[in-house]
Amino acid sequence: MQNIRTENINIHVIGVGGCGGNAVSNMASLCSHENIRFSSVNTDIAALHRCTNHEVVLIGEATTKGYGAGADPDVASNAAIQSKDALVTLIKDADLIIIIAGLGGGTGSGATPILIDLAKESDIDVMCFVTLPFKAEGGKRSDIARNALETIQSKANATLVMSNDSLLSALDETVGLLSAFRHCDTQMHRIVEAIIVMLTNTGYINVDINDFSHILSLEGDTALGVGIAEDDSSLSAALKHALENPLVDKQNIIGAQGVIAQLTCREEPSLAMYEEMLATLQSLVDGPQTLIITGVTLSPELPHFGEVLVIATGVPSKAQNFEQEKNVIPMKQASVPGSSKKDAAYLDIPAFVRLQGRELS
Ligand SMILES: Nc1nc2c(ncn2[C@@H]2O[C@H](COP(=O)(O)OP(=O)(O)OP(=O)(O)O)[C@@H](O)[C@H]2O)c(=O)[nH]1
Repeated sequence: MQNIRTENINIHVIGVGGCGGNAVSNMASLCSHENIRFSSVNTDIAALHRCTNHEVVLIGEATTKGYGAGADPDVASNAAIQSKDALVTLIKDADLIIIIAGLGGGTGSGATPILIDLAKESDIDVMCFVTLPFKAEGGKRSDIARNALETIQSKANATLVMSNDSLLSALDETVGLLSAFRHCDTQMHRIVEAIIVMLTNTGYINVDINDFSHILSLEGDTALGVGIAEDDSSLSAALKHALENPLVDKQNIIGAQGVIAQLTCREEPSLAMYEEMLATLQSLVDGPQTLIITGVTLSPELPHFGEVLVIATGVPSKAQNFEQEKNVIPMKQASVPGSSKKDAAYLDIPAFVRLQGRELS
């Protein structure tokens, strides 16, 4: 494994298709960290014109003429292959690629697997954050999404699946569609941001890119999320809440081969509560052989006591349940970041700004 110094890590967040481009535009508007690069890849030139705060790559222009993939993943897949050189150039300096895509249409579903292949050929780790379409969008889109998800999960190092239908359960019925999408984008952003902060700041107990890369190399399903602790005594609850995002299928980490638990705290946690959190993690994993890597970073500006980022990999595969018999937790019960007004206001400040230079080393 390569040794990379923290300040030299290049993290590249790439939106693929319309949903990916929207999400990346939102993320780029909040991010001021110099090591993070944002891009969007699309077959649709009009959608790329809306991505005004990051770089864009139009793929398959010779065949699609910039008019999109017409909800056909094969067209998008061919477009990505046609534009292989541009994509290879786009990703060549990255140490970690985070792909954001909405599944069910053409470009996100068809071009994402090709982009992952190109990254793997260059030995770059890839995490994917994908959304599943609303049931109301129809069976055809659901089938496209199911096929794409299967392929993406088999290729990427880690995949987080968010369901647009869960937005209906998690949010007020009267919320507008764009606000709901924005909420989903925000949830993805929280996790992406926590990962970036973990990898680019030197913590008191540090998780570095090599630890992260090792955890990502483990075969199997992935579970990940961020939970908030209001005080020292709720670190264990925050760890559990990290795996209870209302937009994600219930995440089980029993038998995971590797877990990263990154704790960012306003002040020093008590040893007893820290140990209790680790014991909770052990009980959730239920596997004595699991490799557990923990990180602790102090950030005096946090409005709440702490945030816990959990990334579990090598989780024994479960069949993806497309009927979404989900254990949906109403938003107000789950302490996920941004679920209270105080959190939301605070979290509007990017973590990079909140945390920069605040850690003990
Ligand atoms: N959460 C969220 N989902 C979105 C957003 N935009 C679209 N979607 C979902 O993502 C799916 C795919 O839509 P797009 O990303 O626009 O499609 P595409 O991959 O660009 O495909 P083509 O337009 O056919 O090339 C849709 O069926 C929606 O369910 C968004 O901004 N946020």
